[in-house]
Amino acid sequence: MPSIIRVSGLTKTYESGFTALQNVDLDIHRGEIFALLGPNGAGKTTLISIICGISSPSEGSVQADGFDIVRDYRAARSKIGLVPQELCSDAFENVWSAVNFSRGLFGKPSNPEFIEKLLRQLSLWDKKDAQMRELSGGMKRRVMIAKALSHEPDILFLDEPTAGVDVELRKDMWEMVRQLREQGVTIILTTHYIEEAEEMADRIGVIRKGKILLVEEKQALMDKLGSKLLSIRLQQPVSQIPAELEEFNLQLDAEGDTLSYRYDSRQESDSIARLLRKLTEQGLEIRDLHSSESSLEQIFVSLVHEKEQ
Ligand SMILES: Nc1ncnc2c1ncn2[C@@H]1O[C@H](COP(=O)(O)OP(=O)(O)OP(=O)(O)O)[C@@H](O)[C@H]1O
Repeated sequence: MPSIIRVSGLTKTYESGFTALQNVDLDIHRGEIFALLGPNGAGKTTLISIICGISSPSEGSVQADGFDIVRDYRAARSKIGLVPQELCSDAFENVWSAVNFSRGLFGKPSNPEFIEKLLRQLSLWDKKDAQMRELSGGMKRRVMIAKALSHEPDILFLDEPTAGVDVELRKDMWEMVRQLREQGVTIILTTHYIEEAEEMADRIGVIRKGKILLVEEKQALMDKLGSKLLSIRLQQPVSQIPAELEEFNLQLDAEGDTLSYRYDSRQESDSIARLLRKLTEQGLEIRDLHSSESSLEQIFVSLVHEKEQ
């Protein structure tokens, strides 16, 4: 598949001497939704800032739609829209001028029809005359997206687009991103929400400590990440796991009263029912059951652990 962004050997060392990116290679395919996942401080924003020309690379290069982001800065930048993590805007400016002004910054001639279409698509048309300070957080976020799209870029970066956004709005946001993709926009988003990556992304990249750990098709990665943990609290502690339960690969906690069973929630299976039956057969009475999904953080820890071994 042809690349729209090509990052080669990218290293960023801040003035403080801290190296936030180390020799990063990454290709983003034209027309895809790419999710960049990583714990806090992994280097996601640094990477996006360099690609968007806000911060300069120490080594390496980035091409955006064939334009080098340093040598052909203007051409490269005109291809890109960025929705930053922090919402920043003039509180007294109204929606229409904020979006129109952003378009002007890229030297694009004014195009009221296009801005109207954009605001309608983002359900902001009835707020076009409202000042930014009058909008809810979710609306402000949509204005940021409208600003980022105002110069008709082919590539859209969304840095934590749904952080602190309620479930309903998050779903709207996903729908909107899908529509943009259908219109041919390539989308790169960073997120901490596994559900978001799962719902949206075609491919996923995992970054940690400034290094790309892996880039995979979503399905392949989700198969790895999709484990759930069932904690079974027993009425009476046991000193060891009965051999009859070996197939379940259970863990027993230090107190001997909680068994943990890790299972793949994606695979249709009757393994939980079998496990519970076997526990009863072994005379182990259950006091409480609790099921939890592995958090992204846990998944990263295990991924990183795997990679470091
Ligand atoms: N201007 C700067 N000077 C020095 N160090 C910086 C600077 N900006 C970022 N860093 C450091 O670089 C590392 C990567 O930061 P970055 O903001 O890229 O991470 P992130 O993956 O976006 O994190 P988060 O998920 O918290 O937004 C962090 O350790 C951060 O402290």
